[in-house]
Amino acid sequence: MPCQSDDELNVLVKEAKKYTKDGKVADYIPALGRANPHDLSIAIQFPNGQCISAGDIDRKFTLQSISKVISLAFVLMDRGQSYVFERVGMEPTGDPFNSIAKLETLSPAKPLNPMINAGALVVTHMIKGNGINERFQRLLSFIREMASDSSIQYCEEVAQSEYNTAYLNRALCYFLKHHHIIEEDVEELIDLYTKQCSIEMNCLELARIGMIFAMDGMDPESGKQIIPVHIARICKTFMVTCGMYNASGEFAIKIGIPAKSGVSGGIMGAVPGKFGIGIFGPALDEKGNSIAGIKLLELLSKNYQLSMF
Ligand SMILES: NC(=O)CC[C@H](N)C(=O)O
Repeated sequence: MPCQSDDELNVLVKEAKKYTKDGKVADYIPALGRANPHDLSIAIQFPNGQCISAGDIDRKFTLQSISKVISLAFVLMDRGQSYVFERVGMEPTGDPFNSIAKLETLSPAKPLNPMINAGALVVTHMIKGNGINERFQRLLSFIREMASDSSIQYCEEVAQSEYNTAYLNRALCYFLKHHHIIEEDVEELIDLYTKQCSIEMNCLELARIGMIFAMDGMDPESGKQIIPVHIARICKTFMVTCGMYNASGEFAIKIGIPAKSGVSGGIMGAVPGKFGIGIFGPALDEKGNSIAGIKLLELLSKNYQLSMF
């Protein structure tokens, strides 16, 4: 079913777009710096197949940290909770996503949660498979199934751009390797992680993935339980407590839905039992979240009482 342009969403996008001037496109990964800061798009995917949208919905963007929720679900299915949470914690940090500060808080080098880069690198390390390519293709197939689009790929330009500049993530990896939290070659893990973060799609496909999480891992179109219910719920809980990094508390108060942001300007929302949301707005606030995307969600939550609290 094609996604219908929605008049009410178009009004909200027009209002939220005013805030793009106050944000800045991420450029620490040089290839991300080429995005148009004034782009803003949204799609809402309902379990009955209906989809509504507004804005620049054809724009593709890389998942970046949004991929961390999906890789966590995948690895929990691959390895089980006890194995995963022996190696990464469950607590929010209140720190920026790339912080190294609290890596020694828990038994040395255990990252506090899987949404910060240190934790996400450990999760990606746990993806099963023989070699980088097989491990990446397994994760990509999982994402294609959730998005119901077998053409989804990764952006080689963004992946290479991040690989060439991932100095801090390499530092995190070497610290984690020293403490035997990760065991593989750091360059190979960075290769896999940058490909994972560079998987690209538009807001329509992202909204469908959000809808799968909103429906506790069930794909209503195929009737398949793509993610076990208890794992989908773990992922939504991390989205609430850590999904927006050191803005997660304010986001829970003002908007109140499970959501995960990425530095390319994507936000995935999962309104429990109702629908998924995909947003793209590359102008970021000082915490690395889409400034207009958050404003759009604030308007939606207020107008339609979306808060789960
Ligand atoms: N917050 C983000 O989206 C960060 C993801 C990015 N690939 C990084 O590791 O820095």
